[in-house]
Amino acid sequence: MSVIQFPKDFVWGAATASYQIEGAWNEDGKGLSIWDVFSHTPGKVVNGDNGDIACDSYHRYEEDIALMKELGIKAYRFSIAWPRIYPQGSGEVNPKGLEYYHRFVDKLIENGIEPYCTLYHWDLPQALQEKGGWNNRETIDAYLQYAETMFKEFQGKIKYWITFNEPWCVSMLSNYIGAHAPGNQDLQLALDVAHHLFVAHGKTVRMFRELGIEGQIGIAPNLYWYEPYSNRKEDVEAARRKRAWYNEWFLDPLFKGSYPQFMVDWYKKKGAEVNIQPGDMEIIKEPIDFLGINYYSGSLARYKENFEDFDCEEIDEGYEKTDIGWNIYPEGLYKTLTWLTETYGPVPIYITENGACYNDGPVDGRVRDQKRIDYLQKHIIQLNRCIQSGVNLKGYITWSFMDNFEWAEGYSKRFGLVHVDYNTLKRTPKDSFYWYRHLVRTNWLDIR
Ligand SMILES: N=NNCCOCCOc1ccc(-c2cn(C[C@@H]3NC[C@@H](O)[C@H]3O)nn2)cc1
Repeated sequence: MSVIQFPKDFVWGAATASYQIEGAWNEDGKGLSIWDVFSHTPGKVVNGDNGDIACDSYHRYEEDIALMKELGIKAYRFSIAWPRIYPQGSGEVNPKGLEYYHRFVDKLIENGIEPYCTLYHWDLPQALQEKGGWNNRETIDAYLQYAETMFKEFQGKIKYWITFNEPWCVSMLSNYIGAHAPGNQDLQLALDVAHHLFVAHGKTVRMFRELGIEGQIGIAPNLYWYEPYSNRKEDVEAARRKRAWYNEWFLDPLFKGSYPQFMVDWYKKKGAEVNIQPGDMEIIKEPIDFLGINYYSGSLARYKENFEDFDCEEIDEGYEKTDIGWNIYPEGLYKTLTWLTETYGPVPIYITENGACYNDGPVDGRVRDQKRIDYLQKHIIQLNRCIQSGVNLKGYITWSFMDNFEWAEGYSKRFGLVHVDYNTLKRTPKDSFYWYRHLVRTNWLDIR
């Protein structure tokens, strides 16, 4: 047996997001979000599930925070539902929305839990979508108004802010692949959305600095690692394109103020290009305080002519998979973070999402989710490798604190340390909850 010790100030946390847990979809003046509309559209979500009730955390947050206290986490990452604050996306503020999040944040702080707040975790006000959504540059101004309101309203309470969760999901998954809201399937549109998110991000960081807001601000891309199937040049290039689809495209603008040229050229061959206005790239590269990294998986990548978007196929035989079908690839986390540090410098990093889908349920009142414990342990071991290799790693926030609405998969996929019975809304800490509590309390990992 060996022990892995983490730095004494290492931050252990857990994460959720507004649309996935809150419910109360039309309560207290909240406006519609694109996920209310998408999930109410037949055929979009498994079993026709939606977030109308979800975990009912809007009403049960005190119970949830008591469980977080028992878990012993020092950080809780959550998101604000923009349509609770600005039901029409901009204009008049909804006081009941602000009141809810003040009660919620005050309860976190009362329990010694640091709030890590994501401003945008996919639930765009529908009223803005009806004016073009993120494809419309004017949405940037609405986002800035929303962000400024939140910065001023929660000054001194919330000290860690994330502008956007997973820009790849907001742009590519939601506007090119079409699996998430609003469900478009247009590469040019996806590139425009990604660019507008970046401009909104950069302007928000600049505003955060100009307002002199106390705290730190960052962004949380989702990154994947692809290894070439062989050392053949075509496989190496195919893996490079597949990684860049997720990684460089969403990191180069932040740190280099430019898009990766080889991918700009690749997209141009596909008939799509980025519409950059003068000054955009300078704004986008406004320095951030930290980078949130969401990492789940990766694969082997092999060249295949005219296959899908990148002449690249994933070869994932041999990888054990979770219940959502994603490869378990812990070394990919090490490769991703060391590559990121070598490429962009020692930017402070929090893992803002990492976790596994296993659908175990209670048997005799206990949820035996040993596979989730194994997944978490394998990935947390890699974090220690990263720290030993010079990665400026500040903390680990697991996805997710509790089972919740997993987007197009609905409630069929469970990522939580806490099991939620969606019929009774009963919360049951899983075996992984108690395993993670020991890790959080001792700050070390026993590897048996
Ligand atoms: N990639 N090629 N796909 C080809 C076809 O894909 C169809 C579906 O694709 C994807 C890709 C990625 C995801 C995903 C989900 N999470 C987990 C959430 N993270 C934020 C938090 O809210 C968690 O719930 N992270 N990523 C889902 C679906």
